[in-house]
Amino acid sequence: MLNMNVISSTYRNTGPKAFQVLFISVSWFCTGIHNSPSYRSPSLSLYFGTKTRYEEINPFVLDNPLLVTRKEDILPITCTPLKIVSVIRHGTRYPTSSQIKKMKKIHALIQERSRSSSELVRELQSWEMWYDVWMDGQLVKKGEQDMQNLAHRLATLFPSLFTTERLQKCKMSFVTSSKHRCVDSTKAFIGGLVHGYLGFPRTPNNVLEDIPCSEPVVNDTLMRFFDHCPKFLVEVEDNDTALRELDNFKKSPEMRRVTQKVSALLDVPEQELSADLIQVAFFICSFELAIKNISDSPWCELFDEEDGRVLEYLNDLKQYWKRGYGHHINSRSSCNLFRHIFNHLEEAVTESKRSQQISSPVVMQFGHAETLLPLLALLGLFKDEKPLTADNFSMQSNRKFRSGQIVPYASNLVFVLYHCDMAETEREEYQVQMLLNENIVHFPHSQNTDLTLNRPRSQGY
Ligand SMILES: O=P(O)(O)O[C@H]1[C@H](OP(=O)(O)O)[C@@H](OP(=O)(O)O)[C@H](O)[C@@H](O)[C@H]1OP(=O)(O)O
Repeated sequence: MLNMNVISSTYRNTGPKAFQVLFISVSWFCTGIHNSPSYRSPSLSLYFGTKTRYEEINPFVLDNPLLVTRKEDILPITCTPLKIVSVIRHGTRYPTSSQIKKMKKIHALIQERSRSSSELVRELQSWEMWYDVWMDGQLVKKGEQDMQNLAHRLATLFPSLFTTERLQKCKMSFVTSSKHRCVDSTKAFIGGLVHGYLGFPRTPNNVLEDIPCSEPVVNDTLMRFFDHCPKFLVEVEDNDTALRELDNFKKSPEMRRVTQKVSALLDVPEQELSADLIQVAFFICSFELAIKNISDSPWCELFDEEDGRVLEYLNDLKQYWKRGYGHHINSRSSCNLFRHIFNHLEEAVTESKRSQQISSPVVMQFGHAETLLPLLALLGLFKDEKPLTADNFSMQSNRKFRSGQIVPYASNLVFVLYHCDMAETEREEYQVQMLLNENIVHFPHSQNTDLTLNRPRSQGY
């Protein structure tokens, strides 16, 4: 029996069977920007929130997207990986249609209402509005590359799991949200594994029909659990007051200062520049960088780093209250996914103890930032002492909950179950490692590496 002791109450009501697992606890790697010598982040790109490129938190990817650089940090040499279970956000995408409509509005406003003859305004007015509503959040080419490269790196990190034999014997499972960006991300990930890492020749139309079980399986109950949780829908999604802090921050002195600066730069009346239009101008800067690698878009010229920090907080308030610690039900709604992950791990321990083949050693699941953030909150990760509110921006400059550092495009939460032959105690025979964005994390509630669950079966939540 795989038992996991979790000290925190976070898990009390999650309902998974008792687990006893020793988590290899390695102190949290700084998720700040690694000082890769060849990379200087464009000044605003640290503040793009959930529109952040994966490269901002792992700049080594810019140097060589296929290079696994921290193998020695990640793998305990005396233990053998038995199973990997992952939750992966889709790769880089187009703006959603709702954002594109706002983009068109701010661009038209500048073209029609700006009274300035500055070089910047002329550049913005002549800038081609190339986004269109049909794009609606679809995966872009860069997003496919994000997934292909991630597949290659994870397979390189765990070569004994990602083998040709296991692929051909249907020992790998690929589950996805029904959203096209997730389905396409899954297919790109499989392609990166099959053609990139394992070296299968590409078929003329580049489909995977000759690879058994390589078709993504759509499961929204797991990957879009928030759509299937009545309590979440009532208390958050359909509750106009649920994002009150976000709404209040849009009217805050901090946002007012940003609006005044943009109004002066554009020479457009301040009252015509809503917080949403200011935010979408900032998002255009982010999408031009993420999708086209343009780091000097005129849209970025509208903002400085102080503005970036304010606009990052605006996005983080949305994620905190809609997907994170803001409302209890946010994390609770991910319990089924949490239980699904640990049932997979427990199944593998049971199979291993019976000297059976591990039935599904590779489980890759593709979702959204809103799939990952509630799950990370359930795990107690990135929790600040004080909630993020409209009136405490100045106190939260060093907060842990920074969505761009946690769930950028292609972000990935990976659980790896190991069997440790040299274990001195039964507790150490089976160990689980948790990685976020290819860095090891430890459970914040555990003061040590041992976790034993001492509670009756689930009381439900
Ligand atoms: O502000 P937009 O429309 O971009 O918000 C999107 C979500 O994007 P995010 O806020 O995460 O940057 C999108 O999440 P993603 O992980 O799929 O990119 C989500 O699926 C989409 O529904 C929009 O979220 P919302 O909560 O419905 O505004």
